[in-house]
Amino acid sequence: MHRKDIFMSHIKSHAWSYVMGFALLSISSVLQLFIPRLLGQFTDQLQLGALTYDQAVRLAVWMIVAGLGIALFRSVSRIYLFRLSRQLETRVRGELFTHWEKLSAQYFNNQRIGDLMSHAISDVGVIREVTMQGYFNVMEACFLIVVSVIAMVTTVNPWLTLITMLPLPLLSLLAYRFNKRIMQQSADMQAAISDLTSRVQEFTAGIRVVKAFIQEKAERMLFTKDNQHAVDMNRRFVRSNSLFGALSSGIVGFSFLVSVVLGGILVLKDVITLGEFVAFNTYLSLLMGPIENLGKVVNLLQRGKASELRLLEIFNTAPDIVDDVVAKPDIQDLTGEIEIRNLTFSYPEAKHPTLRNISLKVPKGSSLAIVGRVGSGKSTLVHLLVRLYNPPKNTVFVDGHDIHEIPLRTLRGQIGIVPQDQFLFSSTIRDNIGFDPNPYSDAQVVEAAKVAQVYDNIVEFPNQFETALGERGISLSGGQRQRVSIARAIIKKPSVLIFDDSLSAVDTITEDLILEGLKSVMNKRTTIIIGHRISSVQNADQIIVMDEGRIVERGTHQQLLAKNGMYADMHHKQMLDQEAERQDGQELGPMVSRLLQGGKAAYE
Ligand SMILES: Nc1ncnc2c1ncn2[C@@H]1O[C@H](COP(=O)(O)OP(=O)(O)OP(=O)(O)O)[C@@H](O)[C@H]1O
Repeated sequence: MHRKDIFMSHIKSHAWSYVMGFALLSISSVLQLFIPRLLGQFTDQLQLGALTYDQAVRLAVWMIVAGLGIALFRSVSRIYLFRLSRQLETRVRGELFTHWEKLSAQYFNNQRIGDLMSHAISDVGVIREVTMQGYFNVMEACFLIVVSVIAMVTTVNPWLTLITMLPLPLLSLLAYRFNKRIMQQSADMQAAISDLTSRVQEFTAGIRVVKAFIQEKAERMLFTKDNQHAVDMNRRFVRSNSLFGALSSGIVGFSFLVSVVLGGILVLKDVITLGEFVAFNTYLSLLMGPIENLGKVVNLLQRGKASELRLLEIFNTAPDIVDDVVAKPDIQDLTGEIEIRNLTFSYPEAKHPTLRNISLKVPKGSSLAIVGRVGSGKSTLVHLLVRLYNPPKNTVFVDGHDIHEIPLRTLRGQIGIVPQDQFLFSSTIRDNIGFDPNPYSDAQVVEAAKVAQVYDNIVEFPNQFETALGERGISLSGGQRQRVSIARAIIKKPSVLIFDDSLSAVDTITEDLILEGLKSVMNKRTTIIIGHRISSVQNADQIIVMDEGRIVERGTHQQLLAKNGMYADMHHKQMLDQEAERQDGQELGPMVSRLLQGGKAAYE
């Protein structure tokens, strides 16, 4: 659904609450009029020398009552209206997160983390400020201007009021002149903060690379540049705001000057009394704050408009991977038979297809291994199986259903993937393994960890499964992270389990143990393994070799060796490497023992 606004729909859905809040505010505004009136009466009585003790006490009591009434109604209306703003802030931030959850991986590929954080924190914060300070100040200023002007015209002098108010429309002109400049500067400031956030995020995520490549100084320089830019943008914005504030105060001050000079003349000419002069100036001073605030609010409303537009752009980004119209909700179980027919796929912004004319059958319960050069399309192929990207219709089938007919929840619930990037959340190991809508028992978590060969490592940590991981699972080694990711996929006992190069960080002995353990778990389930090591893939029922998006060879390990093609070549090279390593080990062995002997002798 296309969303047109954020503010108006909020006001409409809370119309009565706003009416109530503003009614309370208007009572406080009306009460404010009593103060100038009482002051006027006090002055007149004083000037006439007719002020009695009782009168003075009575006026003072009324002033206290009016003051208390103003404070009470103003505070209650503030609390009432500000509560609505907090509700809006929580709702918009929640909706934003929910909407992001619906958007595809491709959307996030094109976004910077700093921008996303700035939308969630700053833009939503500005929306709150508009409905909080913005609406409150506008309404208060409007009420006060109307009631004060009526009081000034009716109880003091219409001409004095008119002439004193004449400079005030200049405020609107000023706000109009500053409008564009402040909008642009607000956007620039927001962009600079996004850059800075992205820089910090990237630095912290890449801290090991930064240190390993001694890039601290270069990173510091980049950070300083972004930091300075953010400060400059902020300074520019504050400067414009201050200039606007100073000019609007100047206009308001000019009104005061007119009132004092002209009012003084009218008092001297006996057109108005001294009490009326005092009352008039007190009315005017009541207006000053709200009118000045009005100027600031104009800027806030402009920033609010800019934030609203940015948020609407996100809300109106349609999720491109959703349950298809042809999805059949009754498909709830998959057995894991996969077929791919003439699949050609291009990424949205790519010039050439990444996969070309792929056809493949993976019978239920069998295993498929995919090997091939880097960038040949292996990950892309498996990502299409869980619709991280959308394959064309009638190309990918699971259990005979076009993948578009399978509800996303069923598809992703029954196809487990251990992605290449083993992202772990900054929670406990247990929560990372049991990361699924279904709750898992401790025994299931332990079993998954055992199959993934990470159990022994986990029980060595003081807090075992309750060990808290730093962001990105920093407290674990690469191999341990990989095995926790494997346990996370295994625990689901999915119909299809995909390992996207997920055994690269474990040694060959652990790899054998994992594959052996999987046999019992994956009994009658389909397994897809992407690997670079022949040892990971050689026992698969079917192996495909990919190159430049095509399947160039297929068969079993023996059949592919017999073909003497790319696979055999890969196998040959890996055998040579292993042999070289073994020989190095054999040659190094005696050398190491000689060194040790020498060391021992020297020590003795
Ligand atoms: N989101 C994307 N948008 C555009 N192009 C992409 C995207 N993801 C991958 N590619 C491109 O698609 C091609 C295949 O990438 P893919 O990750 O599938 O290769 P791979 O065979 O799994 O490589 P590796 O062995 O390095 O993991 C590459 O040229 C890559 O640059």
